[in-house]
Amino acid sequence: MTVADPITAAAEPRATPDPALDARGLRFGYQGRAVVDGVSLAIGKREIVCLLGGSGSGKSTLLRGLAGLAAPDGGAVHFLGQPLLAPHPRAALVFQQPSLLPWLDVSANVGFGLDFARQPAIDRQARARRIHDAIEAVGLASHAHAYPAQLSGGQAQRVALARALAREPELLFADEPFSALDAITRAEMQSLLVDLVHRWHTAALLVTHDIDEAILVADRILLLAGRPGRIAREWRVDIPRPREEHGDEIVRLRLDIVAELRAATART
Ligand SMILES: Nc1ncnc2c1ncn2[C@@H]1O[C@H](COP(=O)(O)OP(=O)(O)OP(=O)(O)O)[C@@H](O)[C@H]1O
Repeated sequence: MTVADPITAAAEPRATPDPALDARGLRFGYQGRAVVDGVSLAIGKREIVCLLGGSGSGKSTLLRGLAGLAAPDGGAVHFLGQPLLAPHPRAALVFQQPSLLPWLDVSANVGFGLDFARQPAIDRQARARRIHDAIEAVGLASHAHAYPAQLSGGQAQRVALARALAREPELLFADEPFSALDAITRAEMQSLLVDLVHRWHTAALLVTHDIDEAILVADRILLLAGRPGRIAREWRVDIPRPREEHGDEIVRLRLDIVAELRAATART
């Protein structure tokens, strides 16, 4: 019997049928200088994609563009089959800083995510249920009435995740959401993120410069490299979870990514 390799690499992106997000030929930059150029990628429904790259490779610029926060200088983004011209109500964002409103308690901060522009109207009962479920899922039921100043960094980031989930997003964008946390909290949050994405049946695009984080979390890793940045390589990661138990495969993938990062850096 032949066993499928849990890691497959490709230089060219493969087709993603019925994607949540589909981007073609994207160019983004500042003051006429392209930061990323010729970027095409798709994110499948319920797929976790990690966008990995060195500092300054354009990860945040690309994520902001894919989320509709900036218009591309070239190319186009389609979200759920429609052209994306502004942030979509079925997408949610989490950043490195949780950005909670200090005068609102946890419950109200999570509910605040339902008041964003163009969010579909929901009745009071559905709203209360969504807030309750999201807070419970991130393990903060006993802190629902605490204020941000009373929370640890990890707890505050859990609230930011709950705020995103309460919107029942089709796609969760996360830009280095755990990089300000200590190693133990960070590991907990990585597992929590995978668990929540699976329970909420959402897709996720996680930006990170941390190779190990990408390997532990992603169904697929995209490497952004070059000047201007482009998708230099992708890896499909079918290592069973919890992945910490599959050390050999993790080490092999890590070595492959490091080699590709070095090669990409040498080319620029
Ligand atoms: N508002 C801006 N105006 C001008 N240049 C910018 C702006 N934001 C980012 N840049 C530049 O664009 C390039 C890519 O930045 P970006 O933040 O997208 O990279 P990154 O891969 O997310 O980096 P990091 O991992 O360090 O956060 C950098 O050279 C940066 O200096």
